Order: sequence, then structure tokens, then C-alpha cells
Amino acid sequence: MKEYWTSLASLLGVFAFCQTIIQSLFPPHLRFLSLKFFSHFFHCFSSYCYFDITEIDGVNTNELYNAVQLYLSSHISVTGTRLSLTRALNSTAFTFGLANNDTITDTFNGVNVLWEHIVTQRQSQTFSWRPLPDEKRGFTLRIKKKDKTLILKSYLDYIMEKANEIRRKNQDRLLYTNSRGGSLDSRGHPWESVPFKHPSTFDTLAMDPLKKNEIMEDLQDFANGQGFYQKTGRAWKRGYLLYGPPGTGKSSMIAAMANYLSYDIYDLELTEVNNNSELRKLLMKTSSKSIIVIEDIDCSINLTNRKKNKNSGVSGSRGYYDLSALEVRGVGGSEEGSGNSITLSGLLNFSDGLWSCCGSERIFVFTTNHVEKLDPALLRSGRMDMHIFMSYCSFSSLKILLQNYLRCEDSDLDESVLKELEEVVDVARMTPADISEVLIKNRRKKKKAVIELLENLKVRAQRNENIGDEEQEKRALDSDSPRKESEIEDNCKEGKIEEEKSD
Ligand SMILES: Nc1ncnc2c1ncn2[C@@H]1O[C@H](COP(=O)(O)OP(=O)(O)OP(=O)(O)O)[C@@H](O)[C@H]1O
Ligand SMILES: [Mg+2]
Repeated sequence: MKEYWTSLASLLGVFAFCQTIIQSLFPPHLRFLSLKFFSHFFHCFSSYCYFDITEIDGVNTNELYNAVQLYLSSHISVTGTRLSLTRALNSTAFTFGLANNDTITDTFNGVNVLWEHIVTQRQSQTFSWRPLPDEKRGFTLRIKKKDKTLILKSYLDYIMEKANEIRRKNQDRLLYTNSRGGSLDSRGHPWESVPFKHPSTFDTLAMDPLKKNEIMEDLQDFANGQGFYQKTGRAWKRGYLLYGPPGTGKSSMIAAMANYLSYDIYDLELTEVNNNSELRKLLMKTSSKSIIVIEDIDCSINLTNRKKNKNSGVSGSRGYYDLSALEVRGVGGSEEGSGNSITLSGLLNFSDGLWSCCGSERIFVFTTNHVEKLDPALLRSGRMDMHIFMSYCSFSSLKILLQNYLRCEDSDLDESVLKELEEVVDVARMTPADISEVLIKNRRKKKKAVIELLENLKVRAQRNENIGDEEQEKRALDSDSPRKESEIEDNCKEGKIEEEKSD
């Protein structure tokens, strides 16, 4: 060991000596070249090799830089003496970092390596497609030449894996949005993020316990299913379609899914995306272990604006003839031939087609209040793996809400009250959101809350029954009267559409 340090010191001494000679002998314009030559010369004889990992690679952010920073932060928090400390906006976790030009050693599979963090001022920019940060940051990894082939790849893979693990464990999960449109930030990201702190969990979610368990198991199987997906040759992704009236918990379900699996959420606002290639870029910049959400898909995709592809005809052989023209409403997206449009086929291609394998362990969730308005292509089997109906509040859901808001168990309520609740809750067709409102209002007075809820449920149930009676009467009257020609025609059309759909 002593020998090693002596030889290193003498090598550095020689290098410093050469530097002095160069500075005194060579004119300034030749100094840089000669220094470069000598450093190259020394590197040839050095037993080390060096790898620079810069923060920005061309115009893109270097994922490896972020991973190394995170990985080292978990090491140096214990061992370092001089550290830079950061805390992201609204985040609860502190991140330790190496200060400028500081070094740290690490050991992997018995091999010692050295990391140095280098920060330099960026030279004034002449022209750039996007503004770059003022500082140029990077890590330099030093490994002995003889160990390079032995560990380099596995070490870097290990760092990436560890960094992801640390990110999930330490960092608050993130909610990303593309609300900035297609523009990129200074680090080349099209997504903006905020810490995701939604408190909804599967425990607080009011829905049928059996259905809930089924979804939880499905999610767990998916998260643990790397081997299965590899073996069966399927892309490691899963799609859920959540549908149901407003206020039945679709968004709460997404939050619960993210909290359950510790995944980030990408909230994709389709109206902010101008075309398919922008959509592809956005989706390519999503990370694994994430949920990509498109809320109210029926409002994002303009189903009324279908154009028929004349070339392929109605029964186009690949079946996506009509999807190519489903355009996105909003910014410049609805004009025919404007070029500024994204298509449902573009979207499905990413969630379903060849592009779906770019990135793994991702869940797609689409939500809608009007499942009947969706294109059959989206509902076709195999597209969305699970269709989940979020329904009005049932008795079992009601019990969960009573527990959530009032800490009220079955045993805390009179049997007669429980029975009454059970009798009216289904007929009342109140959403969990409506019921939550009533309970929150009186959350300090349990009894009052339950009584008021029961009254509300009874009023709604009565109203629904009246409406039901009226409708029945109307139908009876209609059936007595002769069918009008136009009505018959409408029914025929409906039949035709059904036929087309089944094709
Ligand atoms: N199933 C549920 N379990 C628990 N709370 C619920 C449920 N459904 C709704 N809520 C409550 O109602 C509020 C609104 O619910 P949420 O936003 O999840 O409904 P949604 O189905 O997404 O509605 P929309 O279709 O309007 O987007 C939530 O903040 C939550 O407190
Ligand atoms: Mg919602």
C-alpha cells in the first residue's frame, strides 16, 4: 500500500513539474495543446481509466448523472465531511450531494473506485435550441484499467437499479403534468412535476370489498410479474378503464393505485398535445413504475369528428381505418387537415402497439363518465385489461364511508338504522362524493350525521321511485299508441350501428 502511494506521489510530482516547465517554456497559445499532449501521455502510462458522466448529454438530460447523484447521496450522507444539501420544493426528503470537486471512494465486488464531482462555469452561449444551465456539472469515475471490464457494466447497472430503489423509497412520489404544452424545460423535460401527496388508499376507497380485492391482487400480480411478462413475450404494461358517474371515485382510485404500488403518476392532458409525434416524445419521457392517466377520455378525443379513410374503406383490413381521424379537441386540433392533431390510433399505438414496449412496468388508466361514447376500438378485448365500473354508493361502500368520516362501526349504530340504510341506499343512487359531503358537514356529531344521511337517502330514493313510476307510465302509453314512421326508421338505424360495431 505504501509503495502504491509513493509511486502515485512521484507520478503527480512529475506531472506538476512538467506543467511548470510548459508554462515557462511555451507561449500561451501553445500551452493548452502541450498540456493536452502531456496529459494524454500520462494517461497512457497511468494504470487508471476515467469516465466522464456529464449532467447534460447534447441536449438531453443524462439519466446516468441523476442516478449516480442519487446513489452517491445514500453513501456520502454517512461518510462525507463536506456535502451540499438540497431539498426539492415541497419535498420532505433532504438530498446530500458531493460538493464541487469533492471526491468519494466506493467499493463494488471488492473493487475500489473513485468518484469526483466537477462543476465548471459554462461558457457564454452563442445559440442553443433551449437555454442550458449556467453551470456544467459532471461526475468522473476512476477505475483501475484491469478492473474496467470486470465491473464497469455491472457497476453502472447496479447504480441505476439502486438509484431507482432510493428514489421510490426516499423521494416523495411525483405527479407529472404536460400543462406546458410541447415546450421543454432547461433540462430537456417535457413534463412538470409536483410531489404527489394524495391521501386516498384502498382502505379509504368506498367500493365493493370483493371488487377492491380483485383490483389489488391484479395490481400486485402486475408489479411482481416481470418474469411472467418476459416468459409470455408480452410488454410489461397493463391498462385499466375506469368508468362511472361523476363523484364515484375514479380519480380517488388512481391515487389509491399509485399509493399502493408507490408509482409516480403522469397526468396526460391530451388537449395540450399537438400531434402524434409530440405524444410519442412525451410518452417516451415517462419512467417505469408509473401510471399514465388520461382523464375523461371521451372529452379529449373528438368522436364526432370522424373522417372515413376512403382508401381502406369501411372494412379496412387492419381495422384502424376510422381511428386515424379521431382528433383531439382544443388548441388547433379540430380543424380537418390542420396537421395539428393527435389520433386515437396514435394513442393506442403507444399503449398497445409497437411503442408500448418502449419502457416497462407501466400502467395506463383511462377514465370516462360516458363509456357508451367511447370508440369500440378502445373497448375491444385486450386493449384495456380491466374495465372497472365505479358505481353509486352501495351498502358495503356506505359502511366504509361511515368508518372513514365518523369512525363509526356497525356496532355503533342501532340495528333498525342499519336496516333502513341498507334498504334505501341502492334505490337512492347517491354517489360516494354526495354521501361524503353530508358526513363531513356533521363529522363531529355522529348521530346527527347518520340521521341526516338517512333523511337524504330517503328523499333521493323516493324521488327515484317517482321518476321510475312516471317512466313506466310513459312507456305504457307509448306502447298503446301506433309506432311512428320516424321511430321505426331510428330503430333500424340503431340496429345497423350495432351490426357495424360487431363487425
Ligand atoms: N369510492 C369512493 N371512496 C371514497 N371517497 C370517494 C369515492 N368516490 C368519491 N369519493 C369522494 O368524493 C370526491 C370526488 O371523488 P373523485 O374525484 O374520485 O370522483 P371521480 O369519479 O373522479 O369524479 P369525476 O368523474 O367528476 O372526475 C373525492 O375527493 C372523495 O373524497
Ligand atoms: Mg375524476
